This record gives sequence, C-alpha cells and structure tokens, in this order.
Amino acid sequence: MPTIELKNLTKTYGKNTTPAVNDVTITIADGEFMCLLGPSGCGKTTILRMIAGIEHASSGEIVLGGSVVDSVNKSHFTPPEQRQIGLVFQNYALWPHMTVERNVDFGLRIQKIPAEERHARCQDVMEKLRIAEYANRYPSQLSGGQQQRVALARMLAVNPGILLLDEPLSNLDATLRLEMRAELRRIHETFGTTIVFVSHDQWEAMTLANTIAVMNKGTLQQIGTPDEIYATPQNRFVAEFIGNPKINMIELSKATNSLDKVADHILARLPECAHADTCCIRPEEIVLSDVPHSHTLPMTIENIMPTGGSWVIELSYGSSRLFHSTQQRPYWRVQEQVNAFLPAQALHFFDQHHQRLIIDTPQDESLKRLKQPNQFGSNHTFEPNHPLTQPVNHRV
Ligand SMILES: Nc1ncnc2c1ncn2[C@@H]1O[C@H](COP(=O)(O)OP(=O)(O)OP(=O)(O)O)[C@@H](O)[C@H]1O
Repeated sequence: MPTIELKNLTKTYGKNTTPAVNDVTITIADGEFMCLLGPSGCGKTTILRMIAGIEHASSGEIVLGGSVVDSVNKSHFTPPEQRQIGLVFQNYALWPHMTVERNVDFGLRIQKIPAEERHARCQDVMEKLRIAEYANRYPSQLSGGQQQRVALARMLAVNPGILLLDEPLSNLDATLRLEMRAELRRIHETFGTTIVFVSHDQWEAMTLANTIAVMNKGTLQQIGTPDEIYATPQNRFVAEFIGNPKINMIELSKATNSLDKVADHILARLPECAHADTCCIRPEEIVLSDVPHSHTLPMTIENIMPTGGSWVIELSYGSSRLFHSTQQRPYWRVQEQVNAFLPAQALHFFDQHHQRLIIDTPQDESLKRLKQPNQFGSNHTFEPNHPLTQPVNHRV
C-alpha cells in the first residue's frame, strides 16, 4: 500500500485571496488510518480532492508510493483514474437502477476484468462487508447503513491502495453511525488499506483513527495519536477544539486587577507561569473536596448536569466559571460550597501567540494531604500512588 506525502501543499480557488489549504505538510504511512479533523471550511475536503486528483494543487507536491502525482514545479499531474484511489463521499450515490451486485461490480467492469474473476471478487468483498445476502436487491430496498456498506464494497472491490472517505457516516442516524464505525475499523484491519477519513466530529476521529491531523483555516495545527492530541495540545485552538465538555480556559494575562479569581489564584500559587497568556485544565482533572486546603479555591456549585453515566458540574467563584466532569454521582447540591483543586501537573499554558509553553511547575505534593470525600460522603486521604498525585504526561 502506498505512503501519501503532502509537501507544502497549497490550494487557492479561482480568484480567492485566502488559500483553502495553506502550506500543509503531512506524511500518511502505509496502512495508516488518518483522520483530517477540523471545523467546517478548514480545507479538509480540498485536501482529499487533491489526493484523489479531482483538484490541482496551486503549489507544493503530492507523492503517492514514492511517485510524484501532482507538482506545479515539475509540471506533472497524474489523472485520478491512474492513482489507484477509492473515494467515498457523504452522499455515496449508488446507481439506483442496478442491484447491489451490479453496483459492487461496476468498477471492475470499467477495468475490463474477466467475468469469472469479477464475480469472485464481488462475492468476496460482499461477504466481508456482510451484504452478500442482499446481492439481488436494489439500493432503495436497503437501509442507510446497508447502502453505505455497498458504497464501501464498490470501492474495495477494485482494490484501491488508498481509501479516501469524506464524512461517509454523516447521513446516518446515531445507531447506524456507531455500527459503521465498527465496520470501518474492521475494514481497515481486514484489508490493511491506507485510509484518510475527513470528519468534523472529534468523537468519531478519536474512536476511529490511529493518527489525527487537526486543521483550522487551511493550516495544519497538530498531528499525532488521539492520546497525544488530547493530552498535549500544541496550541490553544487544538486545546479548545478537542474535548467534550470543553477545556476550561483561564486568561492569565488579564488577571491583574481583574475579577478573574481563578486566574489570580493560579498566578499567586505558581508565580513561574506569570509570562503565560492563558492556562487551561480539562474538566475531569479538577478535584473537588469538602475540605479546604491551602491550594484549593472555594467555589459554588451553580449547576449539575447529568450526561448519562457522567456529570458536568458548573462551578463559580465571583465571576469566574469552571466546568468539572466526573463519572462519580455527585452528592453535592446546587448552591453548595466546595473546594476545587487544580493540580499543577494538569495545567496547560499558552503564550500570547497561542502556542504551547512548557513551564516547569512544582509537583503538587500537597495533594497527598488533601482529603477527598467518596461518593458515600465519607472522607479518605489521597494515596501517594493515586493517579492524580502522579505527574501527568502532559509536557512535551
Ligand atoms: N470550488 C470551490 N471554489 C471556491 N472556493 C471553494 C471551492 N471549494 C471549497 N471552497 C472554499 O475553500 C474552503 C475550504 O473548503 P473545504 O470544502 O475544503 O472545507 P471542509 O473543511 O471540507 O468543510 P466542510 O466540513 O464544511 O465540508 C472554504 O472556504 C470553501 O468555501
């Protein structure tokens, strides 16, 4: 299977002044499942279309399996049909007048594969995608998920080295989406195809891909495993885009004489972060306790929102707001006072250009002394080997 190399890839449409894709360099390894993730209009589809050869790059280069397929400098452009790529769009457009088998067969006929081989390949791929029993049905006689599997089978039958998927699950309902995600993972394992998947849904990207490339306004923000992207966001955009509920963002630069008591607290506690512009903490990293401590903030519970197996708690301190999330049923009530602890090792810092700052904050040894009530209301002391007393692998 070919490696995909995008080198300083830029695309500006027509007379637009802002490029849709701006100087993007990504290498997608053989057999990788990569997700291009970002908000609407950030250039994800444009990248996919350039890899497929449906769009020409304005500058930069695309190399597939070591061969240049698009380069303005080298005046070279390989047409889509010679790139061995399967492309599945949101609206997967099956031929309505053809049976499932004829739809799956379609690409093989164009390639003039002999009938016997065609039939064997169709059977094989239809069985793997569990649609063989519908071989003689028409698309209108199938469910959305079954139609989507036919669209994928049609692509996989021609054995493409690369499968490009542009939000292929967005037309499906929640149950089918879940089913199809599992299906895609299975396809990836069974066929070993290099997959590039476009999504604006972080949950989908985190659960499916080996690697995520986060995009914003045509530029690549960060590339890494789902864990890396979540645990060490390289800039403020990535920190805020990934995570549900959203990361708590604390403006340190505006803290002086401000009403932001959380920012004041962090600056007083950790003077080494004075040059940081912003600081943030994931909701699940905040520790709540009944017992105050020199490093805790007295906060009021404003809201408790159940989210099905977990809870989001809105906390206030003056005009400052923080969101905490927990999988333990909270026993506090709205308007009750709690003590919030923000472990230093769970804080992320960014400079005025919104880039990650590495600040060597002292470990929160004192956390060991913090008493934390359990869900039954009795207190216990944090053990030194409790995950929250260990350094979190957040630093790059
Ligand atoms: N054919 C075109 N002509 C002019 N501008 C275009 C064209 N196609 C896309 N664009 C612009 O390029 C930018 C990137 O579009 P693109 O479709 O790649 O984004 P996207 O991240 O895939 O968005 P979405 O998630 O909404 O599909 C957008 O501002 C879009 O308006």
